[in-house]
Parts: sequence; structure tokens; C-alpha cells
Amino acid sequence: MFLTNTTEQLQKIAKLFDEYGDYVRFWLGPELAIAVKNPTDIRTLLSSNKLNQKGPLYNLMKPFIGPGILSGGPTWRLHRKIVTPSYNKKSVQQFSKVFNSEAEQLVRVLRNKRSDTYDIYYDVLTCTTQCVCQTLMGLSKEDSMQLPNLTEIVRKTQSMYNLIFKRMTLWWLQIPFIYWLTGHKKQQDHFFRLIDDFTSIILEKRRKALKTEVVDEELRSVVDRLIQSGELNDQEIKHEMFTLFTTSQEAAAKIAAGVMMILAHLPDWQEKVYEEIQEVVGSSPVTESHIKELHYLDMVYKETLRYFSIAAFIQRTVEEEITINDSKITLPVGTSLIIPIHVLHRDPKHWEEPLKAKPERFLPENVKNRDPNAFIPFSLGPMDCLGRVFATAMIKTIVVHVIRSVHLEADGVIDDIPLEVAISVRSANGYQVRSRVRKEQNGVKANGVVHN
Ligand code: HEM
Repeated sequence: MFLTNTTEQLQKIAKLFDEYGDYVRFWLGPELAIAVKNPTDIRTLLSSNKLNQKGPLYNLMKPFIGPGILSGGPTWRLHRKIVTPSYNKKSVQQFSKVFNSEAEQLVRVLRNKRSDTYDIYYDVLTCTTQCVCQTLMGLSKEDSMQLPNLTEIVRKTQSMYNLIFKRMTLWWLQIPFIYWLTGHKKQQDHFFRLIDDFTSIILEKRRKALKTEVVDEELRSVVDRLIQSGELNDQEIKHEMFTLFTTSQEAAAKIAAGVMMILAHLPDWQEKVYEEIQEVVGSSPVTESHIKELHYLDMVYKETLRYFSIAAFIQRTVEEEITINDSKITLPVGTSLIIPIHVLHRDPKHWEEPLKAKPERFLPENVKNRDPNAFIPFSLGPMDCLGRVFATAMIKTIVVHVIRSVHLEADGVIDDIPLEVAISVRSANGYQVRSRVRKEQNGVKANGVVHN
């Protein structure tokens, strides 16, 4: 099933569900796997404490990020507990200053673009990377600008994900000799060195700083929390540091760029979002209370999360027998459970014209008529996304700054955009837009729209 290119994989998985319904059983190598697409059962399964173990596919990430917060294992619960305070509402509010200032920097870059179409992803990625370095990693702006390897790590993350995903889906690459023979091992070792240099420098900087600095509780970075907990050795800290770095800047950049691409394709929605920003935020820095009032932006954000489901599918191992589907299906201990978030988010049972981007799906009257468990972009339960509040505040702050300063355009219609899956999902052809600086003078904006 998985032996195909990264774009076709999502279509193949979706086809399986078309043929077999909400429950699909199959063999994944030597393991019996069951994939479940029924929203009520998904909630039951992901909220259960009988499945607090990631599935075997995550083992292939462990050489890069060790056992821990993302890949699971015995240290998952403790490590997650240590870093969690950095992701709560209070801490994220404190980080807002950095989000605003880095978003302004992004706007300066976009204002200098020529009129040609370009992929906005890399500019957004630079912005989210700086935000993460100056918050979760605990670095100053100066230090994060000077980090050696930062650009290389950030640029090469996608190739690293491709490498891990290839190994997850091509069984012969799991044989060490073939992995070595094909040159993939050499590539992996190169990534290891990059990650190790990068994380060692941050660890050293923070360890030194903590000898003299007193940091406010809410501003403490995840790196500081990991060091000061005294529970992890250096290798474990470096693994978790890279996990938290790579899960955050990259996923958030894909979604922020996705929001901008959808707005570029839907001028009416861009106008609504722009008007709302003018009314609620004006030219001030973006705060949490502004974000709560930006309802149109929230609808576009949610539609982007549905359209580009970052985690196409997630996997768990059943630790204690559990029954679903009105007790008609029993999942025995050791079963590998797959939740196909991408397929769920495009199931015509819940989403009309699922291949189209339509933010109106999230109007209150439409949400009311839909099963709430049919939309789970951040997963659910004890192993859900730790960065939900952080990601939402950072992405919306960035989008507000961009949309109030530049008008975005794109060619064609958003209808079945090809996607690529390699750990996380992205638009296969990038996030292509054109931008024009907005100038509001006497009710006439630079985009030519006249307001009375
Ligand atoms: C909008 C962007 C994002 C989306 C859609 C997203 C989605 C998800 C999903 C679906 C999972 C579950 C993965 C699994 O079970 O295998 C997850 C896990 C995780 N996410 Fe996010 N994420 C986003 C951004 C972030 C950010 C910005 C951070 C950090 C600031 C973050 C940190 C994490 C961590 C640490 C986990 C592992 C949690 C655990 O297993 O205990 N994510 N994310």
C-alpha cells in the first residue's frame, strides 16, 4: 500500500476507506493494524489510557529524536510534564512580543518582493524559526541570528523527513546493510552531526546563562525546564530539544503559509479578514484578546488545518484490550491502531465538496450540524499536540501582520491541490502567491478596492 511516491500515498489510503468503510484491517509488515475513521470511535480510542503508546512506525524517528515526547516510550509522560508549562496560555501570552516583532520583520521582507509569483513558505519558515528560537529555545535575538547551522538545519528538515518516511514505507530500507548500501545511512549521519552541533550549542548557552540569569516563571524556555528538572542526561535533553524545535517551527510555517495561500485564492475572504483586522486590531501589536475576536480569520485558519492536515495519519499501540463500534470490534493488545486524520478531514459524510477550500464550513450554523469529532487537526487525548495554543497564537499573529500590510494574489482555483506526505503534509508545489503592498489613502486601497 505504501510503496508509491509521497503524493500518491494519501490517495491510496483514502481509496482503501472508500472500498472498506470506516474500519480497515491490514498487515503492516509483521503487525496487525486497524485503521479507524469513525469519529465517535476515534474519540473513544484517542481519549483512552489504554493506548498511551505510539505505534511502531515512530521507532524509525528515534535515531533522530530519541525515545520521548514525540516518539513515545517510558520517558514520554515525565518529559511531557516537564515542558508543558511553556505551552500554556500564560506563557504563550508572554511570547506575544516576540511573535509581533518577528512578524513585522517578515512583513519588511514581503514588502520588498517584486510582482512575480513566489513560494511564501521559506520566508514564513524563517519567521517561525526565529519565534521558536527566542521563546521555546530561550535564546536572545542576537544569539538565534548567530546560531551556526540554523539555516542548513531548517532548509534540510524536509529532506530529513523524506529520509525517515522512506524508511517507514519501504521495508527493505529497514535492513541496515541495504540502508548503508543505498547511501541513506551516510545522509542520516550527516543530519545527526548537524542536529548534535546545533543542540549542543543551545544547551551550552542556556546552561551558562542559567548560572547568572533569573528568568520569570512564564518566560522559562523548554530548554531551561529540561535542564533545571535534573531528570534528563545531556543526550536526552538534546533529543527533546530537537523534537520540540522541529515539531514547532516547521508545522506552524506550513499552516501559516497555507492560510496565506488560501486567502490569496479567495479574494472575498481576504477582504473579510482584512476588514476585520482593521476593525479589531488596527495598527496595534496583536494581543490574545484581539485574536479571540478575529472570527473570520479563525474560520480560514480552521479550513487550512482541515485542508492541509499536518499529521496525515497517527499511530498508537494498544496496551490493553479495547472494544469499539458498539462492541462489535475488539482491538487486542499489541494491535497497531492508525487514525487517518487526512482521510477523516476529507470524508464527504462530514465535508461537502471536501477538495475545495471553503472557510464557510466553520460558520457557527454549519459547525452545529457536524460531528465535532470529524475535525481533529491537533489529535485528541493525552498524546495530543502540545503546541496547539502556541501554534494558534503565533500563526494568527503572523497572518494579521501580513494581511494588513500586503494584498495576496494567486493564479487558478483551490481545488484538489496536490499534497505530499513525509512525516507532515505539505502542498507539493509549494505555497505560491504574489503580494502587493497595501496603501490606504482616502478610502482607496492599493488593491484597487474603493470604499465608501
Ligand atoms: C498548526 C500547527 C500544528 C499542528 C496541526 C500540529 C498537530 C499535531 C498532531 C496531530 C500531533 C499528534 C501526533 C501524533 O500523535 O503522532 C502533534 C503532536 C505534537 N505537537 Fe503539534 N502541531 C502543530 C504545531 C505544533 C507546535 C507549534 C508545537 C510546539 C510549539 C507542537 C508540538 C507538538 C508536540 C511536542 C507533539 C507531541 C505530543 C505528544 O505526543 O505527547 N506542534 N501535533
